[in-house]
Amino acid sequence: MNHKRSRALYDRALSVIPGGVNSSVRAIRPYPFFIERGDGAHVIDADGNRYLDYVMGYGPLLFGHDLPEPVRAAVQSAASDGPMYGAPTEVEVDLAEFVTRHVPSVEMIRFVNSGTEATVSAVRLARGYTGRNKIVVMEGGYHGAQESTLVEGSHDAQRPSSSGIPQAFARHTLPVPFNDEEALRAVLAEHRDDIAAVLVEPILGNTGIVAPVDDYHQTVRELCDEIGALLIFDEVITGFRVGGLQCAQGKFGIMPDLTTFGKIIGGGFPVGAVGGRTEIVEEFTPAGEVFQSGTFSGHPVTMAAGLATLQFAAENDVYDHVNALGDQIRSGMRDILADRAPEYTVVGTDSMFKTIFTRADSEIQSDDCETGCQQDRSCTRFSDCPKNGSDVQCAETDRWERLFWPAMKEQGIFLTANQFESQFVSYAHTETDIEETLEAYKMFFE
Ligand SMILES: Cc1ncc(COP(=O)(O)O)c(C=O)c1O
Ligand SMILES: N[C@H](C=O)CCC(=O)O
Repeated sequence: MNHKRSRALYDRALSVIPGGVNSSVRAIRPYPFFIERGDGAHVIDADGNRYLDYVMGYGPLLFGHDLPEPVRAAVQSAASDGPMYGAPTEVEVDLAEFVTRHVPSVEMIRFVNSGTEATVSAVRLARGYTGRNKIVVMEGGYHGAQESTLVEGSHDAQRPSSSGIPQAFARHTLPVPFNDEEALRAVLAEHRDDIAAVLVEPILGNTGIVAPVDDYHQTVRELCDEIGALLIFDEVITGFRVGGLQCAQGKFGIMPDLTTFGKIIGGGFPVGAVGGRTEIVEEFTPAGEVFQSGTFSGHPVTMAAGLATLQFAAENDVYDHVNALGDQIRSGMRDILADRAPEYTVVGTDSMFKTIFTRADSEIQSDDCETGCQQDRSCTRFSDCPKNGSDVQCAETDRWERLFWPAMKEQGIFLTANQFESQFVSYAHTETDIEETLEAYKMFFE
């Protein structure tokens, strides 16, 4: 494939944009290809190369790159009315009503502009509401580029995971392993009077894809209640993807106190949101005392896109389609790996999928499945399911980035270049697209 133009654009970008990209994950080695436009399930780069896309904007693009007609019309109409006003509009209320009607735990919602802003606001709200300082997060979880959660290490040896964050901030963040009830129980007992919230992705979506073991979230819910801490579900990825319009909380039957949203809820435009019980969400200013604000929040074009997207998903076979293709790609990949690379693991659920390049000597290999995880039940090698971030981090990251990703790209398949980021099928993908992808996958492993 020729990448002359992308290469030249990257050289230009490097001198005016740090690292040549506006989000770190896009800095693909040796250089990213620059996208010119989307077309259904495909993207076309600046040199005219066409790729079948499973990155899907890192999650927001439920329909792929062509908006269904009602969504396109809603966006165009909102944009042509004037971009934004700094005053409320009806469509914000419409979208808030839609979300509160469908998502079990959400009675009230505040819209912001990114998933990061949503988790920042949710953490502040939890601290303000409870009058406590500490939050518990999951090792390998990700909640955006925010000070309170860019923390690594264990709960008693935590440190900021980025330069520029004071050690003092990390002191208030307690990471525990996902799916480990005992570890959580111990940390909650030790800090019980100062824990404002447990913040958890219902399915880890940024460190491979790790599903909760049976009843894990139920236990987390009960433990939070015991000490008066809030349970915050970060549904920035899973929201309106896993479990359809009820989100992952509907699928798992859990009522968190707060939920953060992003990605799909804005129909492909910049968005975030914090929803939950009225008595908590009403603590946001101006109704309450927890400051929250934003020039672009509830942006009319985003709100129109989000509402039309969710309405279209409610009225059409969108979730049936993407989930069926998710099953097709996961089971096809499992079949290919079974006799070619049985040490590798296919993970995911609904329309999310990923292959974890687990090492052959990984401790998580075992003959009998004991994880009880809620991974896609068609998994034939259940024993291999990763249970937490550490299980995934022992993957052959280098093999993914240096061999697998470029090989798939050369065959016209655009996957996430990072071993740990989720991949998605969209409403624009077809069974034929999946078959083509599986052929490319098979060629690599052969
Ligand atoms: C679970 C989760 N929370 C929060 C974020 C932050 O969202 P954003 O990138 O829109 O700030 C992301 C992804 O970026 C995410 O995957
Ligand atoms: N891990 C992020 C979201 O899921 C990737 C998107 C980004 O930060 O650019």
